[in-house]
Amino acid sequence: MTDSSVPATGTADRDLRTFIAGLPKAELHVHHVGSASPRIVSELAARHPDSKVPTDPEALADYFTFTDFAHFVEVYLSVVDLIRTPEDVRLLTYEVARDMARQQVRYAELTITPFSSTRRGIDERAFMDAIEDARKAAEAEFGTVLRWCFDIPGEAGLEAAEETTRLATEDRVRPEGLVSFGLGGPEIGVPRPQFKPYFDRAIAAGLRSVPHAGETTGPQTVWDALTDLRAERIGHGTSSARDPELLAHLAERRIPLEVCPTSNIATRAVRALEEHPIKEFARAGVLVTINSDDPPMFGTDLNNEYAVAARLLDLDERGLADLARNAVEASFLDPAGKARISAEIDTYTTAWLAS
Ligand SMILES: Nc1ncnc2c1ncn2[C@@H]1O[C@H](CCC(=O)c2cccc(C(=O)O)c2)[C@@H](O)[C@H]1O
Ligand SMILES: [Zn+2]
Repeated sequence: MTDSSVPATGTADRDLRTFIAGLPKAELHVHHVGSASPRIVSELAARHPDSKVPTDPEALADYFTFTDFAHFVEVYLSVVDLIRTPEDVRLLTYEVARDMARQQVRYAELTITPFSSTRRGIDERAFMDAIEDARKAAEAEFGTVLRWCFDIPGEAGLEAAEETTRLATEDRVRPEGLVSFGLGGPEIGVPRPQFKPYFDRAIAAGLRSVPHAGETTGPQTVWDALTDLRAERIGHGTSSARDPELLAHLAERRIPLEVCPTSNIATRAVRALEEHPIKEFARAGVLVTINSDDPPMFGTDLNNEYAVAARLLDLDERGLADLARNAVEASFLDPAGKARISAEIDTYTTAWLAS
């Protein structure tokens, strides 16, 4: 990971980073393929040497420099192409959990795009077995609890929407760890309302609605996600800041935003960190959660995103612990699981402040 986005400002900054590194955390917005670290990419590329994805870390950093959102999706899909067998799926999932555990991530809702794998010929049952096997092994070995969000790659159209909905709702295939249903990819030219029937089916099957919206288009997309897709949380929601009525609505209904600051800079959704609307969200009383989106692709990790948030929101340890608690509250964990992680956050913070 590089820390280029947050300049080191001496002892206080280092102390805060040490505090963050040990803080128990939950992550709600992080993509499966987008979490493949250089170590994992190298291992997959070694299995499939015909791939155009570089394996050398320096070349990879260049490769992961994006001109705009469309370029990001193009590069993202070249990494998707490295995942060709159920064993690749298992390796990726298990190793991603290992990287999370190292950052004291206790719980993560990982966004998976099963359509990308099934349409490349991976058998659907083998795919589900691979992620479930990795989930159980990761929980037993690292203590990190994983849950799944299956997302529709919006740009791939209604065929992808149908396939994703089927995989998420059919009793025969749907995995035990699945809790939510999402919509990702570009927003321009991909209006949210067309996905209403698919979200209706997923919600009827007990899944929670968590579409991306307002990442690369305006606040109307967030309204559409709330109205048509019955969103319970919003992925990014960055452009909500342009609509005070929308901010008030999100705050009043306690609809959390999954904020991913460094991602928004990397995909050019926001020009500079200083211009990120996270401050407006907090000021309006919106429940803000901090997330990493596609961490290695954006040269970040969840700990760095907390450090960025601390700088932008001028937070101390107590403020950071509040952010960590927000994520637990906004998660789809059961009440006992939420209470357990919140208590861990409290114990850790109290001990840190007393030391
Ligand atoms: N910041 C992000 N904002 C939005 N999405 C993000 C972000 N990061 C990662 N994603 C992921 O990118 C996928 C896009 C994949 C996609 O569009 C596509 C299109 C056509 C064909 C296929 C295929 O596989 O055949 C795939 C989304 O589903 C989502 O999971
Ligand atoms: Zn995302």
